[in-house]
Amino acid sequence: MLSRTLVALVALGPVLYGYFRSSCSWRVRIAFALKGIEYEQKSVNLIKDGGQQLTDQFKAINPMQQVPAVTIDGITLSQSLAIIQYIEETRPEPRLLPADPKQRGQVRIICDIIASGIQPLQNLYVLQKIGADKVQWAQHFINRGFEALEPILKQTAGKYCIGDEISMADICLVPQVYNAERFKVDMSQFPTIRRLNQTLIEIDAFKATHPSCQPDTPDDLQA
Ligand SMILES: N[C@@H](CCC(=O)N[C@@H](CS)C(=O)NCC(=O)O)C(=O)O
Repeated sequence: MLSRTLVALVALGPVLYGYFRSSCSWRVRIAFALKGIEYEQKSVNLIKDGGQQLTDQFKAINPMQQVPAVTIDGITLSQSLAIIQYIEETRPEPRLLPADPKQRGQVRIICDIIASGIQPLQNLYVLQKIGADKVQWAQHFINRGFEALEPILKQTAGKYCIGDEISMADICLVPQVYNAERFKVDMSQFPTIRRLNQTLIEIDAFKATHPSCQPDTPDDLQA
């Protein structure tokens, strides 16, 4: 019986619990798109009704009360990088981590700076605690992170963040630049980041998954 339920769940295909504007959800959308994986989107509106991520129903899916979460192959995953690495390990083509261990290391540095050193500091629940100074706060920490990323990327970048192959680093970079632009960070200080973002944003997998054109994007924010 259990195995029949599992087979049914696997047959359903992946479901992404996300929010159009969430940069971490966008990372997962890009990974699915790059790998050509079909999935269903279920919106968890972070603002409406005091935040749908805070409901008991969603807490059962992700106890951290954050998006994204993904049900896939009969399991539920949270944490965008864990989700992307699971997809990478189970659906390896096209690869999102370079074959060369040194380049893999570089990819992970970029991902970690963004996912641990920048994004958590401008998360909604952090900004709600900061209150009136939230824009300056977010600008400060994005600038601080980008000041570290710029010289690293200057060394590692080719066409994309690490050489000429799209990787998880690119998947993390573009949504973070989107957030920076929302908080009006002066991107002219970061020419390498800006150049990479401009190149990547023209690629279909990044374009089609942009926050401005998701099923839950409000009409006034649609591209
Ligand atoms: N480390 C997590 C972070 C997830 C995260 O911060 N999600 C944000 C949206 S990008 C969220 O759900 N925030 C809800 C809140 O602040 O209440 C990941 O990579 O998935």
